[in-house]
Amino acid sequence: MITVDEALARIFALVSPVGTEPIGLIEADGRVLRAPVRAGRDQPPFAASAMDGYAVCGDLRTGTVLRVIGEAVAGRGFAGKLHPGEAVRIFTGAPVPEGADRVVIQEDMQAGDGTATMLRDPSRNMHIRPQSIDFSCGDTVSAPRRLRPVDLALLAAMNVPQLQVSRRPVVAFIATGDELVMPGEDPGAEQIIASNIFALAAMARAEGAEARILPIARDTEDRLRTVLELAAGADMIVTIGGASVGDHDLVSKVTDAMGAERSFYKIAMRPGKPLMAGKLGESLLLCLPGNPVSSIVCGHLFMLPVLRAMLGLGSWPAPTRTARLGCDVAANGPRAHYMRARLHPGEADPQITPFANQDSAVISLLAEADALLLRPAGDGAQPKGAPVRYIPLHAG
Ligand SMILES: Nc1nc2c(c(=O)[nH]1)N[C@H]1C(S)=C(S)[C@@H](COP(=O)(O)OP(=O)(O)OC[C@H]3O[C@@H](n4cnc5c(N)ncnc54)[C@H](O)[C@@H]3O)O[C@H]1N2
Ligand code: MOO
Repeated sequence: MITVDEALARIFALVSPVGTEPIGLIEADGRVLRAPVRAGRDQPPFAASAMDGYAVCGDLRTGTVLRVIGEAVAGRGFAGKLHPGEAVRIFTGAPVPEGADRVVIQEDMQAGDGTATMLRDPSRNMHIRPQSIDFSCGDTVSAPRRLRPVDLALLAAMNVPQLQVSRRPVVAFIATGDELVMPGEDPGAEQIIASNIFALAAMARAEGAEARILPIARDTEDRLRTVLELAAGADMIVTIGGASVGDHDLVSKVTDAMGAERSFYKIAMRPGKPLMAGKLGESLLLCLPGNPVSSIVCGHLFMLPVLRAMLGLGSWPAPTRTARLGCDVAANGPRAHYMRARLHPGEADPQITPFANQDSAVISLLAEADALLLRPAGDGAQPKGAPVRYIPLHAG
């Protein structure tokens, strides 16, 4: 059995970034920008007033009376030039007139009939935003990056209405097993409902993929092959179940017969040991174990990093953070253990406490969990308070 890191490295070696497609700014939130974008203008394109008040110049002090010679508003500046002894009424965002060296806020001025009188000595703040204080023509938004709402504002300010982003990788999901029916169907007495496929598809979608849920593949070679053929053309095919060593675990047999190139089978991890990966045609093939928790944990550890790599975000494992153990834990065995756990806010690092029950069939405890506590392979017993790593299960 190989380690999780080795398995990830082998999977990454099979993955290349998908192509790009044009997209309008309004649709671009969460999409991955692949090439840097250059600003075609300065922002602001002129020195702009930061306040409502009066544009002035020269030496001024309390009691100075200025002649108001015009007005500058946002979108329509004052065309002339300002001289000492004069003021231009100005509003926030308006171009600062030629000759002006400061803006005095209107609270510090007494407006008269065509005049403005200084009520106090000018402040140190000029209230002028220099041209390009935000960005200059030629400045770039770096890539690759997943676009956040604020990036869209920045790109809009740069006057970039359309972008090239990674197309959505297509992920085909196949649940396997005679015991499964879809939610809403009428299960037989010995059947259960296909569940994990919905979590995995939702995780893939949230990451930016297009998720396709294919019909459940019954436990015959023909049926599995037929459904796998439906997945042709997907960037990634994720099968669920049938990955172990039982007589009805057909995934490796059928994919081998279809010409799949297997990269590895079995990882020294818990849950998720019987994971298999390779290529089937042009598609990355990720064969997850059927136990709901095992498959979803593998989704966090393998499927999501693969999707990020496909989106052009680089080849990185699932991000981990530090916490302190909320209880003593026993020594771990030879497989890395990803334990469902609850987080409690702490003074610096949060506290993390694994659930007593770690059965990989118990999905309700995964739904209760905030994090996967990482117990490295062969790690000794650890006392309460010891620093540990974990994978967060929710954003934030
Ligand atoms: N002799 C051995 N038996 C098993 C081993 C082993 O090493 N030797 N490994 C165990 C481990 S660990 C796991 S994990 C499972 C993985 O088995 P499969 O990938 O073959 O999965 P199935 O047998 O098809 O299903 C396991 C379990 O999960 C349920 N299931 C399957 N698909 C779904 C689904 N889409 N939604 C909800 N539940 C699903 C299925 O009914 C089974 O209960 O193998 C162990 N056995
Ligand atoms: O590895 Mo299995 O995924 O423990 O239940």
